Amino acid sequence: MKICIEALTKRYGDLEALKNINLKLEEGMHGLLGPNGAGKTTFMRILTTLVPKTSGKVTYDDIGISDKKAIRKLIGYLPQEFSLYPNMTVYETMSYFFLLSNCKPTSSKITALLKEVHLESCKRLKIKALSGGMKRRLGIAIALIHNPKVLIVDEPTAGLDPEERIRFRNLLTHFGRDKVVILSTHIAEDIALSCHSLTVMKKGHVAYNGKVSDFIKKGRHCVWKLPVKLDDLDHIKKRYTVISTVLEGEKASLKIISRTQPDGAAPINPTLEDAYMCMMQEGE
Ligand SMILES: Nc1ncnc2c1ncn2[C@@H]1O[C@H](COP(=O)(O)OP(=O)(O)OP(=O)(O)O)[C@@H](O)[C@H]1O
Repeated sequence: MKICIEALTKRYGDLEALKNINLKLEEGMHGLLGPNGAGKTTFMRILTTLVPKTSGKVTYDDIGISDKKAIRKLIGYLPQEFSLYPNMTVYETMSYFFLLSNCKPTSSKITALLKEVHLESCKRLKIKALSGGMKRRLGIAIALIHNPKVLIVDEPTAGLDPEERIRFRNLLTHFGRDKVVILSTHIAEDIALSCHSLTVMKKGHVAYNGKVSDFIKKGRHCVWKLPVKLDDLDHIKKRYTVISTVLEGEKASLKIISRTQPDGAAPINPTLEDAYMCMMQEGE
C-alpha cells in the first residue's frame, strides 16, 4: 500500500489550513508532529475522507480519495475523541461495531481482535469499568474490524500512564509491520520510540519529512546544558529558550536551546523533542 499526496491544499474560508502538501507514505510507522493549529487533524481527516480537500491529489495505490466507499474500506481511524455506550460490555460493543461496519459479528472474530489488543480477558467488562488505555485499545480493535491496510491514530496516548503508553506503542508497532500506520501526537517521545519516519507540520506546510534519526541530527549544536546560580535564572530565561530546569540547592541545571554556544554551557545530544523545539524556534 502506498499513499501519494500531491500538491494538497485545504482552505476554510480565507484560512489556508494546508499548503501544497507533497508526501508518499508506505507500510510502517509514520509520526506526525506539529504545534496546535499546524493542520494535522485537517490532514488526517482528508486522508480518512471525512473532510473534502480544496485542491491537489490523494491516492491509495491507484484509488483516488474521491472514491470514498473504496477508501474507507482501506482505513481504520482512531480519532482523538470517540464515545462508546458506558453500559455495554466490551463484547457487545464489538458486536455493535461489527454490525455498523456491515460485518457479521462472530465470536471467533471478536475474540481474535480482542486478543490482538490484549483485551480478551475483559470481554464481559462494561465500558464504564475500563481505564483510558483499555478504551483506546478497544478503539483500535474497532478500527481493525474490516482489516484495514491503513491505520490512522490521533493523539492516542494523551493522558495514559507510562505502562499503558508503552503497551499502546508496542501495539501500533506490531500493526506497522504490514500496514501504513500514521501516528499524530504531541508526545515526541512516542514517535522517537516507535516511528521510523516523521513528518513535521508547521502553519499548514510540511517543515520536515524523512527519517526520525536524521531529524534528531538536525538538533545537534543547538541544545546545551548550563549550570547557573539561582540569582541568574531570570536573566538566562529572558535570553534563551529554557526547556528544562532542575534545581539543586542554590544552583540550577538548565537545558537550553540556542544556535550559538552560551558562555559556560556544554553541548548535549538532542532528543527528538529537543530537535523539534529547535525547528519550531527557527523563523519565529
Ligand atoms: N472546520 C473548520 N473551520 C474553520 N477553520 C478550521 C476548521 N478546522 C480547523 N480549522 C483551522 O485550521 C487550522 C488547522 O487546524 P487543525 O485542527 O487541522 O490543526 P492541528 O494541527 O490538528 O491542531 P491541534 O494540535 O490543536 O489538534 C487551525 O487554524 C484551525 O483553527
